[in-house]
Amino acid sequence: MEKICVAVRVRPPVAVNEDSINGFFWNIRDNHISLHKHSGTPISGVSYSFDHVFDQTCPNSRVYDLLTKGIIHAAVEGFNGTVFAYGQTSSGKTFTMNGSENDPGIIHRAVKDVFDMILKHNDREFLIRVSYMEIYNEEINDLLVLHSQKLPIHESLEVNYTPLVISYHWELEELLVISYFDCANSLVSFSFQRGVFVAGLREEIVNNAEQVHMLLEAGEVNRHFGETNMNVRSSRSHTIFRMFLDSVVDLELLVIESKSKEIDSSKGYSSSDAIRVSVLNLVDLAGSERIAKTGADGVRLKEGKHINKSLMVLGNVINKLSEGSRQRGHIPYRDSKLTRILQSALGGNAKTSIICTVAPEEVHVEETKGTLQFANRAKRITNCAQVNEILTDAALLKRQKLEIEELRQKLQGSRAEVLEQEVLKLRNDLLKYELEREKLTTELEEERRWHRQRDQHMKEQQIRIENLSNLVNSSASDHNSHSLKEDLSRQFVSERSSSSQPMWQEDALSTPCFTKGSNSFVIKRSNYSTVCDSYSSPLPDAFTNVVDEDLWMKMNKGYVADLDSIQMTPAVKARSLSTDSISPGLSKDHYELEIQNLKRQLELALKGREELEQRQREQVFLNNHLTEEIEKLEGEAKLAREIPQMLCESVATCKEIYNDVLSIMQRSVADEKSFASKLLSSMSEIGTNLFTTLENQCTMDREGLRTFSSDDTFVKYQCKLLCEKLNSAAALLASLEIPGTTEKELNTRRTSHDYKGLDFGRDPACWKEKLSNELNSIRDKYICLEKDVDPNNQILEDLNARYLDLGSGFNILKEERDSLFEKLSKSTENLKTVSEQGEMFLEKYNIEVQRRKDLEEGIKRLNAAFASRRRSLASFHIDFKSTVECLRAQNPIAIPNSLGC
Ligand SMILES: Nc1ncnc2c1ncn2[C@@H]1O[C@H](COP(=O)(O)OP(=O)(O)OP(=O)(O)O)[C@@H](O)[C@H]1O
Repeated sequence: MEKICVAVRVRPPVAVNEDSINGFFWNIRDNHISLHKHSGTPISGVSYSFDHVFDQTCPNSRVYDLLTKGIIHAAVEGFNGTVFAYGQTSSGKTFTMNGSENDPGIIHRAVKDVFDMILKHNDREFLIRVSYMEIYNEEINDLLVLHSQKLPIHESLEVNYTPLVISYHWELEELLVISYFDCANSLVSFSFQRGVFVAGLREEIVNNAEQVHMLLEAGEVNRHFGETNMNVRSSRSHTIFRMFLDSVVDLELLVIESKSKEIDSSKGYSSSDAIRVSVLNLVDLAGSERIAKTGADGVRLKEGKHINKSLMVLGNVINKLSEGSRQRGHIPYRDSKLTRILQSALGGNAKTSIICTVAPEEVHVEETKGTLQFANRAKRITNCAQVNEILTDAALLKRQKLEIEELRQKLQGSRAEVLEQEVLKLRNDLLKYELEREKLTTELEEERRWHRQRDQHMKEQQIRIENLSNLVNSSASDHNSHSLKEDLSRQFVSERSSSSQPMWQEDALSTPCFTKGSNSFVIKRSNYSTVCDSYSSPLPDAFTNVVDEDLWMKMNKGYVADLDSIQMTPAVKARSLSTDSISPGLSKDHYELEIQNLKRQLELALKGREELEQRQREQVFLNNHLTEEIEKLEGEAKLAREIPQMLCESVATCKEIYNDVLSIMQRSVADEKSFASKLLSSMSEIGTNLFTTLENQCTMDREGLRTFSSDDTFVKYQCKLLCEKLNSAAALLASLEIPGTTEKELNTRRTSHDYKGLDFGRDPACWKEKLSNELNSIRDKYICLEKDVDPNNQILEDLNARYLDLGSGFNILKEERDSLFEKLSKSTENLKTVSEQGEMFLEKYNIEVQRRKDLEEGIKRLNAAFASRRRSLASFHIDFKSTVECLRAQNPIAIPNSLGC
């Protein structure tokens, strides 16, 4: 199995419009390529490494040497090979495959090398055929035939090979089987055909590179090229050039058949018996293109669609193959002709190189990224290339006969030392088997001891887990025990942290697989020699001394494929142990019990968590309820806070009315020095003082600087005084004419907003009464307000107190909720730890059970092998004895009786 070789080639940039540059460039370092900003900062996630990354200065010769030469060499040796160029349009695929006059491309160099190399193979003669095809609009055209169209793909499971090659004599440079050409249409019927092939594709037999170049030139004429915005000579088809002895499929195919010229004495069959067949595909894919960039329409658009579709199928195949054999599933090779033809090159029997060409210009960054991702996936694909050798039945028979002869010679050799050595070797092997068996028995003992230790440790762990579970339960059921739980948790955590290891990794509990080599009882075989002195294991360093590798492998079939991965326990005193006694039954029960316990713990922990969650839900509900109440109270408190403001407004209104009344009264008094005038001015003064005081009080209340419970006797006194004075003034006024009051003024007053509801007529008695009523209503209003102040004040204070109570209650609940949350998250964490431990134990348990089974299986196999070896040894002894007897009878002098048989 070998990985596909993937390289990226960056072509030289073409002149770009400076405006289009906004800050990216591709940086190439060794075999890495990454995208950078112009400042030099790398763009994260856009960095790749491949087998090779070629920059713009790299010539085709270097690309060929590093990516193709090896494949050509292998093709001559009998391996299939494929090289293809992939990339967006105008990125340099055709330049890489075909090259230019000064710098020939891969195809030309490959053709030259094939002929150079086969000339060096003096012991073989070669027949080389070439074909050249293209896949245009998902149809296969033969480029070596003028009007060839739509060749079909066939598939054959049979190998049908006629000895055509024998008829072709390389040295004479002539084709002896003329019928080869006579049957051009049914060529495939007598050449090697297996798998997928293009039926009716012309294959030209060629003798030298020049002939191939001429054919290539002829093929180029037939190839589809077209002009697009991106490339003046854009390939509109995928081309496959092949060199081969096979009548199969693709575009650039080179088939090399070789056969031995002389009988291979070591193999025992002649050149005509075995034929190597290899196929070399050199592929120039059409480039993926964005219609917006190429400006394709009409025919070009149709071509572009076919190209993109088949490249998409190729991408899908690469994706699937890169997923690895397990997840891979169906590979959609059949979705396009290209992938069908290249099937063996993609994950099959071929050595493959992919050259991904990219354009360095910033406008192509997205396409380049796509190509690099394709390349990145392709490098994960593995192929399985084998020499394609066809053997005739006669050759097979000869080879088998030769082998039988060799064996017979070995057995019937006349030299007694050989036999003696063989016997000694067998005895030695027997001894080593015995040792090996004892060692395995010792390992088993050790294993059992280790299991006992682990059982003990698991018990301890179980107790710890129970503690943990109790903690989880108690946290759910008893809030007040929180601190106790924390103490225990701390204790638990400190126990764990003091061991500075996860619980499942503690020494006594660890399985050998998890423990580091240095501290472990178990080490890898490859490391064993470095420590075997201290453990004095009976296991020898090299298994070849114990038993031949084949047998060892057979014994271990299905057990441990990789000898290096076998893990061994150190030896203790060797003691035989019957296989019957190897039973994991006891500890299995124990483990099951333990798992049951763990499951129970888990259930309890889950239950605890549910309870905690239920409590949390209740708390949340309570919280919401409280929040609603608080909101209501806040509304009420807001209303209460508005009362002082309302009072202020009432006082202001009263003051205005009062001032108006006074001014009317003053105007009605003609003599400023009269008693009435004096009375009015003193009333005015007192009233102003009173209202000012009231206003101040209200303002202070509104600002929250005074509570309504403070002493307001003075206000009340002033209010009373004012009322009395107003009454007397009103009485006085009632007896007087009001001069200067016109009818108009009276009407104005009547309609005035401030005197709404008052009827000021010309009748002084009525006027007095109305004034008095007004005053009384003002007074009543004030008294009412005064009365309201105290209860409002009380309500406000109550509300404040309630508000504060609720606030503190809310805080307590909040704290409680937080602590519940904390507990919940802790218990969830604990639960997680418990379940992780459970899973870990289960996993370890399964590994151990498997390991035990494997060990038992191994011992059984070893016993069986040992028994069979013993039987064969016994029979060999008998044979050997009879042979020696026979020999002695034939030649009693030459063979002394010293073998002790
Ligand atoms: N490494 C290179 N050195 C010099 N010139 C190059 C290189 N690669 C490509 N070019 C030039 O860039 C142009 C486009 O290259 P080419 O035709 O090989 O691209 P392409 O990928 O085959 O395009 P399409 O898919 O459209 O056929 C050509 O003029 C070619 O000569």
